[in-house]
Amino acid sequence: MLKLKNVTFAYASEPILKNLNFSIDEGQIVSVIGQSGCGKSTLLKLIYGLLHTEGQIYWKDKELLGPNFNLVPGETFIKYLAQDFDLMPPLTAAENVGKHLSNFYPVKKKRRVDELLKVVEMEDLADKKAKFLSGGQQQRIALARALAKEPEILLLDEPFSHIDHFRKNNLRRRLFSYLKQKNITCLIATHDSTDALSFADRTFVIKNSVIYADGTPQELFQNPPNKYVASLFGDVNHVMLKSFRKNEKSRKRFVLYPHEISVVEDSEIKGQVKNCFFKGEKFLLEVDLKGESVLVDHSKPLEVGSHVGLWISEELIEKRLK
Ligand SMILES: Nc1ncnc2c1ncn2[C@@H]1O[C@H](COP(=O)(O)OP(=O)(O)OP(=O)(O)O)[C@@H](O)[C@H]1O
Repeated sequence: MLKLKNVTFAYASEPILKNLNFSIDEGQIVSVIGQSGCGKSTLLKLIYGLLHTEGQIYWKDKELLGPNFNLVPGETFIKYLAQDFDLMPPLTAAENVGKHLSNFYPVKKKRRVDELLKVVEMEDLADKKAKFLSGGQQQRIALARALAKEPEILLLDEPFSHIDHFRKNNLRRRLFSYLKQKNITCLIATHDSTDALSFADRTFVIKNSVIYADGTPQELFQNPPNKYVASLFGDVNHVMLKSFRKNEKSRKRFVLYPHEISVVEDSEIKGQVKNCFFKGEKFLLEVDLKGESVLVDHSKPLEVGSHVGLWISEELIEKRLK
């Protein structure tokens, strides 16, 4: 188990992270999300041992002591993949992956490097020098290198940020199933809602220097405690209750995702289409509802200026108001 006790950290006078206390089970994949600058990378650096904290960090029974106690920061059983990849430019992709592996058993080493190149789909570029690889290819090699010595804990900072959409999905599936298969504990700092939703067992939301929300991705997505959490997963509305309820006097607002609002023929809730955006498998409508803009998913395009009826379930309203 990875355990943090009273972990606080400040670069200057104001703490970036304040009094963090949490445990992560072995083999769990945890996504760390939050607005840019909230402290996601700082958290990973603290766990890796690049930054010093007065609090305690334990892996199993061992306390991880950080840079004030270790001449070379970083524990051997933890790998940290930073946002810069730190590859050796004159070495090939395969040489970079195997850089920290022993040369004592060359056949075994080659087998391991080949296995990792396959995980990141870089077999074809094994012999290309790192300096000639694209940003996304370098990122995949850095990922493979981080896995080479099979860490117990893997800390990933935006690991797919340079990788194109098509490859990213495939790579994510391979990587996360590899981590599960090897029971590697992983924390992944990400801006990408797919990482947070589809592949994590658990999600931490950081806000105001603390773990502001902690739950399974499903819990946080389906019952977002507020607009901040919901907005980390994509487009979201923060609508007035009275826009959706007849005779409602209160000025309460609640969170509503665009897919939770239906366009219907017969409704007392009427709005006017201000914009219609093509989103591939659907259209996103921007609807003016009593002077407020509301985003609504719809299967078909609608003309700008047309009037639409909207509907959401009363059950959902009740759930969100809780
Ligand atoms: N070396 C540093 N010295 C001083 N301040 C720093 C340093 N590194 C980061 N910060 C500040 O600490 C805060 C948290 O930074 P951090 O990189 O952890 O955020 P983040 O959530 O990972 O951001 P992003 O999503 O943009 O990568 C930011 O306000 C940043 O400006």
